[in-house]
This record gives sequence, structure tokens and C-alpha cells, in this order.
Amino acid sequence: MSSDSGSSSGEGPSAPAGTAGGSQTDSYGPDDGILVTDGLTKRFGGLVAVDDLSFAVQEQEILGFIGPNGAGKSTTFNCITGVYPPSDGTVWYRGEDVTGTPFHEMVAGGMARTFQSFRPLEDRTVVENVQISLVPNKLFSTSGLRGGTRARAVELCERVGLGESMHKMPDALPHADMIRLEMGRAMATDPDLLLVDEPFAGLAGQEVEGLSKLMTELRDDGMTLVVVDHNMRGLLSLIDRAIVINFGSKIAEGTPDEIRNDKTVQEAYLGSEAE
Ligand SMILES: Nc1ncnc2c1ncn2[C@@H]1O[C@H](COP(=O)(O)OP(=O)(O)OP(=O)(O)O)[C@@H](O)[C@H]1O
Repeated sequence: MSSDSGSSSGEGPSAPAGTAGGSQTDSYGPDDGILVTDGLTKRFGGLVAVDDLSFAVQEQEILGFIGPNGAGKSTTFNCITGVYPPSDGTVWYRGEDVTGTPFHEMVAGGMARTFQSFRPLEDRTVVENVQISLVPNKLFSTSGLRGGTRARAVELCERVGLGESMHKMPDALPHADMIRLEMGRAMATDPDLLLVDEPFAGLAGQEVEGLSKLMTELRDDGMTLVVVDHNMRGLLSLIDRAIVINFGSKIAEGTPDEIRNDKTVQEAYLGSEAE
């Protein structure tokens, strides 16, 4: 496994460092990053939603996984996390071939994921919702809701900035805090790689900054984050590096500045969002 971390050093062996405009001919292997795909492809009937996609995520980086609506971002992560079996290609996690592995096994191995649309249990408080994720096999058992798990859930609520709100019911939370709750729930499985799905959708500038600060702190504590979004605003100031896809294929890869200035990316976004 590569020991590279941070900024623009994370391209695979065939992708020259610092080069935006990643090509589909890049070939990756199990040791190129903490999470690696090679030739990942997903077809739905005649539609190729993910098309020969290869990329590597380096340990302790914040990688932006960006693309316009319908580009194939969710499908890529559904293939990685075992929601769909890929039609073709390989996924490695920590050097191990995990292609098609069910997500609960990935979670056991240290991967977690937040969902853009998620539904906390409305009849449980914030801290109880986090606590339940600590004991996934004891969902409705009181035995799992005591002692150590309670203390850990409180700690996690504080960690994600919900220390003041942990005894509220989820429907009393503003949207930004719901995202924090979703982060807390994901962190309850003690991941070292967190896939974050569109965290900034519907958030105001200050909320984006607050959430970015949290993700940066998590990275500084040793976590690797892949942040998926269709909108680059907010994201480019957070991430170390980005991969941009369109029509299921990688169209660019590089630092935020390289991505901002990449003509192909600007065209894919019709100019407006690439600023
Ligand atoms: N289960 C499915 N069956 C058929 N087609 C699908 C399925 N899931 C996704 N698609 C199609 O695959 C393509 C990629 O969709 P996907 O949701 O992965 O894009 P996305 O980049 O996540 O978009 P968004 O930013 O809008 O969430 C789209 O054309 C979509 O309609």
C-alpha cells in the first residue's frame, strides 16, 4: 500500500502527478491506495452508468468525487459498497479484493458511508440514534443500550458538534445538524475510511464551513474521507484532490486549482459551477 497522503500526490502509477485530465487508460493495482478501483463498470441494460473507471484514494486525504447530475457518482459508490455488483472491474480496500463484498463486511473492515437521504429513528433521541449504530445487531434490545455504548455515543455526539443537542429528537434538528447526526451514526462503526454523500446540499455558507471544519478535523485525526458532490462550490476549498467524472468516465483528476482551471471540467459544468 502506498504511504502517500494528502494533496496532489495520490495519482496512480500511470497518472502523472499534478495532471488534471485523468485518462481512462490509467491502470491501478491493489497497493495504489487505501481504496482502489480498476476498470469499474456498471451497466443497467443498455445504459453504461459507470464506464471503465479507475482511481485510487490515498490514506488520510480528503478526496472530492465530483460530477454533474447523473454522472455516475452514486452508482460508483453503490458498486464499491456492495449495493450493486459491478458489471466489470475490481475494487480493492486495504489491498484486498472486495469486489461485490456486502457492505456490512466492508463496515467490519473499517469503511463507513453517509447517505444524503436517511431517516433516523424518530422516536429516539439524537444520542440514542448514534448509540443504536454502535450496536447494529441489537437494534431493539435494551441490553445494547447501556454502559460503554452510552458513553461512546455521547462522545461521538460531542465529536460531531451535537453535544448540546444530543437529547433532542431528530425532528427538532436543523438540516445541518441532521448531517452531523448522520456523520455520528457513520462514525459509530469506528471507520478509517468515510464516504460522505453530498453533505453540503441545502446548507448555507456558514454551515458548509462548519461541516468542512469537522471533516478536516477527522482527517487530521487519521481518517480518510471521500466526499461526493455534484456542486463544486464549498467542496473545492475542503478537499486535497478531486476526481471528476461525467457520463460514468473520469474526465479530470488533480488539485482544486487544477480542477478549477480544467477546460473539460468547465465544459461539463457549462462554466458556472467550476468557479
Ligand atoms: N438502478 C438503476 N437502474 C437504471 N439506471 C440507473 C440506476 N441507478 C442509476 N441509474 C442511471 O445511471 C446514471 C448515473 O446515475 P447516478 O445516480 O449514479 O448519478 P449521480 O452522479 O449520482 O447523480 P446525482 O448527482 O443526480 O445523484 C443515470 O443515468 C441514472 O439514471
